[in-house]
Amino acid sequence: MNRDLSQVRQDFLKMKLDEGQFIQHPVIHVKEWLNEAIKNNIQEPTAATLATVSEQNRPSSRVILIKHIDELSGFWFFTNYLSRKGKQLELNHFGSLNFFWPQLERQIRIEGKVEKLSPEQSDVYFNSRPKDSKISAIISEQSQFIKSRKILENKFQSLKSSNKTLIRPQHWGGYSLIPDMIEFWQGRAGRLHDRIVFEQNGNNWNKTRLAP
Ligand SMILES: Cc1cc2nc3c(=O)[nH]c(=O)nc-3n(C[C@H](O)[C@H](O)[C@H](O)COP(=O)(O)O)c2cc1C
Ligand code: PXP
Repeated sequence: MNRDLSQVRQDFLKMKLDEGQFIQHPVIHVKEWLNEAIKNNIQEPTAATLATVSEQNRPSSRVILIKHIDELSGFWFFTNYLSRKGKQLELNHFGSLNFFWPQLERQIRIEGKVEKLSPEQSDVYFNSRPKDSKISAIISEQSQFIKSRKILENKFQSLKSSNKTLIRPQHWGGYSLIPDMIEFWQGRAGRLHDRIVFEQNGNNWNKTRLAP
């Protein structure tokens, strides 16, 4: 069936944003919105789309899970440093994150510089992961071509049955995106949405409203 996508749409009616409700550091408001997403049982509430840029200035994006947020050290995620995103971040340290929680009709856009976490911070998170996830991180050369799924499964089973200690590979670890721009978006009726944006200005954050 060839569906007419041009008429697929939903109106956003649930909530609104006032400048006055954003009185704290914008990262604190991100944490509040994320907590509301968790309380509302939204699937994968910590998932965000991470965009990076290649050497040829081509953007690419993929979903990652945010594992820690604070005002000083930003938004943490974990991945393979030799992956496509890892290679892009090596050359261009800027990235963006996008959370979309459809059930709350909310989006948050975040931009900033991405830095590697320390090996100690990466160890702490790696060691907290379930055994199978550790094995996958060790055996998967993320973003490389593989001949078949069977090869991956054989590597997985072989390490699993070896009972070797599962140590974090040096090429697997955390990054932190340190924000300099955070936009809170709330869907409104008839596409007349609310957008409140924070931009960093030295030690302060300027708050403004953007047209939808
Ligand atoms: C819900 C969800 C969460 C994901 N979380 C992560 C993550 O935290 N880290 C990661 O490396 N890949 C994660 N992935 C896989 C990535 O989207 C992506 O396929 C992978 O990182 C390779 O991307 P790259 O080739 O651009 O480096 C996740 C995918 C989904 C759909
Ligand atoms: N690495 C990969 C390849 C993933 O797919 C995910 C989540 O889907 C993660 C890391 C991060 O999540 P977790 O550390 O909770 O497994």
